[in-house]
Amino acid sequence: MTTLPPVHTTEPILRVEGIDTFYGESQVLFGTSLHVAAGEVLALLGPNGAGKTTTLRSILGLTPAARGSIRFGSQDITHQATHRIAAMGVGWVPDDRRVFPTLTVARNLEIARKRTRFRAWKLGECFEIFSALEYLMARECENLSGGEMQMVAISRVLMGAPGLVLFDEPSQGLAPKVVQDVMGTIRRLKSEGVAVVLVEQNVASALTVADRVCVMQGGRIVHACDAAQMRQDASLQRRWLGI
Ligand SMILES: Nc1ncnc2c1ncn2[C@@H]1O[C@H](COP(=O)(O)OP(=O)(O)OP(=O)(O)O)[C@@H](O)[C@H]1O
Repeated sequence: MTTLPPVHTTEPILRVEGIDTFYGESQVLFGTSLHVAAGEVLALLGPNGAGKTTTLRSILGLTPAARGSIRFGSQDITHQATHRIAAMGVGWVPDDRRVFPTLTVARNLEIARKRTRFRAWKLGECFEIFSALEYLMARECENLSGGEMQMVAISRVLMGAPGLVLFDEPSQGLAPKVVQDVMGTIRRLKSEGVAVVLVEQNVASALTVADRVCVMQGGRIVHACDAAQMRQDASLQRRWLGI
C-alpha cells in the first residue's frame, strides 16, 4: 500500500453525533456531538468526571455508544471493533501510557508500526521530537520514568501512521520540558494534516495548541468556541473553565 500525502480540508475527518454512552446501567454521555477536521486540534476540556475520557473511549470502540453515530472519514465506526478502528489510522495516547512493560523501548516501537492510508512517522523523526528516546532504546519499559514512558507511548502512535490522534491528559505528571515536547508533537501533527483531540487538565498548555475548544460538563458539550476566543477572553475562561 502506498502512503498518501496529507489532505488539508475543512470537511471533518471525525464526526461524533449525538452519542449516548453507558457503563452498565449508568448513562455517562448524553447526546455528545463534536467534530474535528484534518490538521485541526480540538481541545476537550472540563472538570473531573465530565465524560471526556468516555468520549475518547466511545470513539475508539472501547466503550461503544449505545445511540448516535461516529464517523471517521467515510466510515461509520460506531460499532466497529477497536482493532479495526486503530487499523484505519485512529491513534490513542491513553492517560496511563499503556506500553508493554517487559519489552524494550525498541521492541515497543517496532510492534507499533502499521500501514494505514496515512503516513507512518520514521524512528528518526521521533528522536527529533524526543531527544532522549534514542538513548532509551535498549531499556525495558517497566524501568522508565513517567516522562520517558510518555515519549514511548506517543512515538508508538506516530509510527502507527495516524490520521487522527486522541490524547488523554498527555501532560499529566510531566516535567515542563516534556510537556513542551508533547505540545510540539501536537503542532507537528497539525502541520502534517493529522487531526487531534486533546483532553487536558492543563488548560494553559491546551489553549496554546488548540484551534477549537469544547467544554464538557455532566456528559454534555456545554460550550464550543474558537481557542483564540477562549485565550483572549478571561470572562469566558472563568465561566466555562473555572480559571
Ligand atoms: N468503568 C466505569 N464504570 C462506571 N462508571 C465509570 C467508569 N469509568 C468512568 N465512569 C464514570 O463516568 C463518568 C465520566 O468519567 P470520565 O472518566 O469519562 O470523565 P473525565 O471527564 O475524563 O474525568 P477525569 O478528568 O477525572 O478523567 C464519571 O462519573 C465516572 O465516575
